[in-house]
Amino acid sequence: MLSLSAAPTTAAPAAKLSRVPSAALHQKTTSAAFFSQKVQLNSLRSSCSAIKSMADSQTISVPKNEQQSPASGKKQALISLSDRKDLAFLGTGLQQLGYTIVSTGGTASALEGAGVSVTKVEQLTHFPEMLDGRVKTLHPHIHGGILARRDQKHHMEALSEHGIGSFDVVVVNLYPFYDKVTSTGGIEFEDGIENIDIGGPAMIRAAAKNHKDVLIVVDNEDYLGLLEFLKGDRDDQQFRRKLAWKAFQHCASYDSAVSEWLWKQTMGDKFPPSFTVPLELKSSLRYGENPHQNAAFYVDKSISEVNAGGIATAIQHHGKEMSYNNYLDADAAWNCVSEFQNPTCVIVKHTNPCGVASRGDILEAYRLAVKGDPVSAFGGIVAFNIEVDEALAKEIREFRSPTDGETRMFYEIVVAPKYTKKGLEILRGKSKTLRILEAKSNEKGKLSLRQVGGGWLAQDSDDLTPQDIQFNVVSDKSPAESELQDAEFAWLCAKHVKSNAIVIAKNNCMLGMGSGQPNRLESLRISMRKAGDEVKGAALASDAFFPFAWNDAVEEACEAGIGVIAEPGGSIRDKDAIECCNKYGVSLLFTNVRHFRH
Ligand SMILES: NC(=O)c1ncn([C@@H]2O[C@H](COP(=O)(O)O)[C@@H](O)[C@H]2O)c1NC=O
Repeated sequence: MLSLSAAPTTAAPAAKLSRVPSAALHQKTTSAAFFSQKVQLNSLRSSCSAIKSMADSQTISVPKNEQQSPASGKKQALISLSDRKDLAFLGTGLQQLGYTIVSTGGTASALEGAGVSVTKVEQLTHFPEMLDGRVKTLHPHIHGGILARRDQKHHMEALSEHGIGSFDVVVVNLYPFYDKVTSTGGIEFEDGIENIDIGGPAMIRAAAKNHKDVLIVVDNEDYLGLLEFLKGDRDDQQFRRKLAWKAFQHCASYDSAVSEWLWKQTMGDKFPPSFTVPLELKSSLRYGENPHQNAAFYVDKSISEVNAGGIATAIQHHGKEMSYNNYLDADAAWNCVSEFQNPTCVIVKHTNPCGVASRGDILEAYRLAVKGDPVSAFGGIVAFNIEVDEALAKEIREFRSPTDGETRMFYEIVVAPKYTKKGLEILRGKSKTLRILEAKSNEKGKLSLRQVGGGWLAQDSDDLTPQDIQFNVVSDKSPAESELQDAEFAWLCAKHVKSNAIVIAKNNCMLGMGSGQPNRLESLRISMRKAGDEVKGAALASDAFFPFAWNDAVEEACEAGIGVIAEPGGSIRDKDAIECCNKYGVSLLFTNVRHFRH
């Protein structure tokens, strides 16, 4: 038998108001005028005796209703939290300000443990928490106290008639649904359902609707701001509205995670008839692509992105704040380098890889990646798929531009999965501005979203690697094993180059690339110019088929001495490409896979 009794009235220790309130709500709020109407609840006081209710096979005795009457002049705060971080700070602060605190089971126990006096919800509702917690606060004694308009006489009379006291402050956060359904190993469907909070959102929405009279807090970062506001002597509707906005946002994100999870459990595919992507402001940016454009960076909070890797969740260890273009470039570099199995360095400029090299010795890979196009690499983003240790950090710090042999290479960003302590220290010493990012791998199988005027395009991320693809020989000549490896390496690089993409590579090193040209021939010429004499015997990858062969890209590549060409095939002039390669003794591989990057 569970016996509930009135909360103790132990004096609470002094609260220290020392934390900083969240940025979103940080403003000078000097006032706290409360408009609780004074309504008589005499009938309540006289009639409420302990009652007994059955719930979940347990008998529960509920003591006399102790809900505050507005007439008592005592203000009430309702607290129901799953995440109890800073609860003691909040509870003691409210208690010191003279609030009566009403709370649900676990929260009430935690408050009592912190020496804060609590009235349990059951003492107001005369019902035990029931149905395994599915029903705790869903009761007119709670919702009436939240939703009543203080400026409506008949609302306050109704409260009085039914013995309901009003709430001035509601502090709620929800069952940790995201964490549960994304926990390692996942959870059973039934457990997922039980982790959907119902009573919490109902209270949050009710309080947010009635924010004119009720302060609603859903984020522990706002506890200090709340207490400061309550200590003030003037009301501030803007402060209240900001809290209400945050509350509705909190519920919207929560609901979208639940609906996305439910869709995945039920339908399994990625393209529901409608969906919401909850975004959270990570930082405001100095400007966008250009200084006249305002910009901000948002992190995807949707269930599929929780614990996800990628640039959005990268830790910045050092350097100037990330800019809009930095995010795009770092993303491109990280996505590209993460695809390679062997120790690899990728250098990106304007979202295109300008240097890529894989080697057993990462120092050598780094030097080769720079040498691939030192002019472009200067001021670029350098990405590694292995830890940056002391030796590598020194090499990054000291390496001089191959263009003049003197100027030390300058970079905007270094991104890697890990850094040794010494490696990090050395990189920090390279320059004050160098941004040092530590990123986790992107998960495969994600939905990729992109905005167009008036809508969004959704597609699977392009997860195919050369290992997933057949490189079919369609020429008379078959490539040597090393040529096939070169073709695969060039293919993987080309996947990360903007279309039209041509990459020339040899011995796990990109020698030249042509990107973003509106015709493939031009991309080919740029890539060949960059590769110079090294084009001879190298592999060439094209992200899409060649529309023409003779007197066009295929023949120019063959004439320059390319050893092997990999392309998707599928042109109505494929025959020309094959005959051309046969004429020049070049191996031609068709992949049947295209890697457009627009
Ligand atoms: N069912 C209800 O009436 C209900 N009322 C509040 N909650 C949630 O219960 C949690 C706190 O519960 P407790 O204090 O018992 O640990 C909060 O996250 C709150 O959002 C509820 N739980 C789920 O719906």
